[in-house]
Amino acid sequence: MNNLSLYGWNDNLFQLKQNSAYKHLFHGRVSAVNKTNYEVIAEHGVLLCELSGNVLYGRSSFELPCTGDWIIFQPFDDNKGIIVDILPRKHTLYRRKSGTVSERQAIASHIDKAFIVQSLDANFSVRRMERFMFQVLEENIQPILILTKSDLEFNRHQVNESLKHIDRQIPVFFTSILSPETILPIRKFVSQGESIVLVGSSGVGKSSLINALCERTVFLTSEISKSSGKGRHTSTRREMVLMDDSGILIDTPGVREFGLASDNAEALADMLDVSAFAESCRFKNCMHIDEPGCAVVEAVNSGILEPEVYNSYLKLRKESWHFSTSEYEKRKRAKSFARISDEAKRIKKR
Ligand SMILES: Nc1nc2c(ncn2[C@@H]2O[C@H](COP(=O)(O)OP(=O)(O)OP(=O)(O)O)[C@@H](O)[C@H]2O)c(=O)[nH]1
Ligand SMILES: [Zn+2]
Repeated sequence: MNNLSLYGWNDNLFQLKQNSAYKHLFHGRVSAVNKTNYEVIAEHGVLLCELSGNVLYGRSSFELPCTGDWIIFQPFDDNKGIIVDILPRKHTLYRRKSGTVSERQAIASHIDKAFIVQSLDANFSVRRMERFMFQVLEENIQPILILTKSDLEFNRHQVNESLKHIDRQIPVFFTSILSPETILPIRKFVSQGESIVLVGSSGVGKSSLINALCERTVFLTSEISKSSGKGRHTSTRREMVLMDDSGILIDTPGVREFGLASDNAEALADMLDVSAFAESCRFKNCMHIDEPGCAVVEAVNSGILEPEVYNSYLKLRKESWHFSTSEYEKRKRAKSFARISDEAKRIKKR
């Protein structure tokens, strides 16, 4: 028997379930997405589920279940089920689907906190962190920066300096799997029933961190999985584990690149601490790019705003603009399709 409240089940979700036509059936949480089925944690065990045609019908791929989703299923056989409904999502981490300009992909849903994991070797990149952070904040998920491998040589002063424009908005932890005392504060930072997603490049130590947080080996680290010859296989699975007396950890091993899937200029300016300059800019609708007299550009020129931070703002701004513009184009196209089909119906009636 699983106590689903440990997996985040709560009154809110119960209320959401009451709105479903399938409220009399069982519910569970998607713990892994495989190619042809979904692993679901339910009260009476772990099931492998498929989607009913009803759920599939009319949904875009980003609306299909992702890890962390709460679903309703009809059980059959011993450990199998059919997913008949998905409870409305909250706090979902999306990214741009790789190889597309404006398609979204859901990574994990019903998430409270995101551990943005980077290692203190060559992997450390404030710019990449900002990209993750922006996407996470967009869904009101709390970002937490975890800098791993602190046993290796690194310049702590330099690291802190490069984070100073965002360190009020994101807690930063330095960890090493060789020093348990660096792991403990993170575990204390999470409360029971909270869902945490881990994001970061391959090899930064996400699996090692999860093992350390759980004080047991729940995930194979890449060394082990490589020697078993199944490295590729393990890296495409997403998985969910419980920390004792604490929250739920969700790994995202397959997520190598992370394109923005949102657009919010104000939130971006806030995050990067350029909003004070943006507000004092006298131009309405200023893009703060090359408009003469722009307060943001002036702040860069006079050395108050760091060029790297400003560049990051420009880069992310441009990327999210690209994302939303083509979203809009697509909506426009969808509308004209609807119009054409309405017209076709009218013609048929005559
Ligand atoms: N020195 C040091 N090495 C570490 C630390 N944490 C992890 N490593 C090593 O870094 C390598 C990668 O660790 P993993 O935990 O597999 O990294 P991952 O982020 O899960 O990688 P993927 O599964 O590919 O996404 C392994 O060789 C670990 O032993 C640390 O704190 N210090
Ligand atoms: Zn401006």
